[in-house]
Amino acid sequence: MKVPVLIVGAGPAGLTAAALLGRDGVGCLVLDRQDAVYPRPRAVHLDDEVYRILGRLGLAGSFAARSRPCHGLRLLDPDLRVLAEFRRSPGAGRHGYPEANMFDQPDLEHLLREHLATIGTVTLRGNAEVTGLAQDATGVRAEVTDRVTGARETVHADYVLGCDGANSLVRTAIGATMADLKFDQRWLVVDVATTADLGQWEGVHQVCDPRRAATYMRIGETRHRWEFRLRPGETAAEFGDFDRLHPLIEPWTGDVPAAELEIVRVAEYTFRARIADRWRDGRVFLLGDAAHLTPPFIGQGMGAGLRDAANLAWKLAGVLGGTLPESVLGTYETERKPHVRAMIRRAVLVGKAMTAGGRFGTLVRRVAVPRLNGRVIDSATPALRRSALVARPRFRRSPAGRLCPNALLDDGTRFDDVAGGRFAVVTASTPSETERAAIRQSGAVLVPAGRSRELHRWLRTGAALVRPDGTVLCAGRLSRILRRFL
Ligand SMILES: O=C(O)/C=C/c1cccc(O)c1
Repeated sequence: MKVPVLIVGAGPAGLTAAALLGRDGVGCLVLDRQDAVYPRPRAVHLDDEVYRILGRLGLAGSFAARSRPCHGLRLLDPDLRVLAEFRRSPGAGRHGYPEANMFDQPDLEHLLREHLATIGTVTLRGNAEVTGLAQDATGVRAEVTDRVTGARETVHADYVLGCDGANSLVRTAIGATMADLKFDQRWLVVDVATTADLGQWEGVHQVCDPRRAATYMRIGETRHRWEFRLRPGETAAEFGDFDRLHPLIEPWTGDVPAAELEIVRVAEYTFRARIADRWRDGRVFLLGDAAHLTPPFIGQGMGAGLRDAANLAWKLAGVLGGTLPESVLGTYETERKPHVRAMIRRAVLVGKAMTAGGRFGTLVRRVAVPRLNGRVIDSATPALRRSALVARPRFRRSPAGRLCPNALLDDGTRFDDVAGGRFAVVTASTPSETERAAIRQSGAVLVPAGRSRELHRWLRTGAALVRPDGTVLCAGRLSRILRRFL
C-alpha cells in the first residue's frame, strides 16, 4: 500500500492533522492500536487559539454543543480562600471564541472521527499496530500488524507523522529521546456525574496544599472532574470505594447525597514534564504527546498537539502539492518548540506552587502567588520573529509573526471563515484590479478589512499576508507584499 501521509495514532493530534491534511486534499492513512476511542479520562480544556483550529475545520458549532465556556483559573489556599484569580472571557474574544473551554476528551475524539469519515482522502483503521519504520530519501516504509488477525503488511508513505502518544514507537524509531524537565507526580483523577447543582464558581479550582493538592472543575452539564495528589503508598484502588473518596470531594459537593453522585471513573495518572530532543528525522515527524508532555495544571497539554498539527499540516500539504519547497518543513520544530517549552515551564511552576512543601512552598504561596492576582497569564502563541517563514518585521509593533485576529467582517462572518485555511491577504485599502488578479492567481484569498475597526487598528501598516495557520507572514504596503511574496 502507498499513501502520501501515514499518521500513527488517532488521538486528538493525529485526528486533527488528518482532518487538516484531508481538507487540503492530501491522502492520509491513520492507524491506531485501539479499535475505538479510548474512554479513559484525559484532557478537559482548550483555549481560544486551539478552538480556532477546530473552527477552521468547520467544527466550531459541533464543539460548542459539546463543551462549556469556563470562567478561568483560581489558585486557592487549603481553606479554599482565593490566592489568585485569572479570568477568561466566556464570550467571543480576539480569536472569536470563548477563551477557556471545558469538555471531555472522548467527546472531542468522536467529533473528529465523525468529521474524518466525511473526508474522501482520509482512511482511519483501528487495531493496526505499527511495529517498525525505515526510511530513505524517497519515502518511509512502515511495518503494520493487524492486532485481530495477526496479518502483516508494509505501508509506503511519503511522510509519517508520529502522533502515537507518550510511549511513541515512532519516537524510538527515529532515535529521539525525551528530555526530563523535572516533574513527576502521581495524582488521582476522578470523574463524577450528577444532575445536582454543586453551586460552585464555573472555573478551575486549584488548591495549593502540600498535604493534599487538589483540582476541581465542572467539565459538562452533568460532569465534574477532581484531581488529588496521591501520597506515597496510596493507590487509586483505595479510592474506588465511595466512603473513602467522599471526604476528598465533599468540600465541593457539600450536602448533595451520595446517591446523587455517580462515580464514573477513578484512575491514577503520573503527571510529567518532558520534551523530545528532536521532533523530526527526515520524512518522519513527532506531534502531540510523542513530542512533549505537559503537566495538566494550566490545561495546555492536549492543545499543544492540535497546535503542532495546525503548524505542520499546511506546510506538508504545500510540499506534497509542489507549491512550497521542502525546506519549509524545517520550520515546524523551530516554531513550535519554544512555545511548548514555555507552556511546560508554566505548568510546572503552577504545579510547584500547588504542591511544594517546606519554606520554599510557603514563600511561593504567601508571597509570589498573591502577586499574580489579576495579571494576564495566558497561553498565547508568542510572535514568531526568527522563523524563515516570517518576514523580518520592520518595526517592533509589526503584526509579523503574530496570529491574525479572527475579526468580525462586514457581512457577519469572521476572518477565518473567509480565509478558510488558505493564504490570505488582508488589506485596509481597496486593491486595484491588477492587484486583485495577482492575489487570485497566487491562490491566496483577499480579505478586505472593510468597516472592521478591529482589523484597521490591527493592520496599521496597510496590509498583511497571513499563512493558512493564521500567523502573519509579513505586513506592510500591499504593493510590496505582492511584489515580494506573491
Ligand atoms: O488557565 C485556564 O484558563 C485554564 C486552566 C486549566 C484548565 C484545565 C485544567 C487545569 O488544571 C487548568
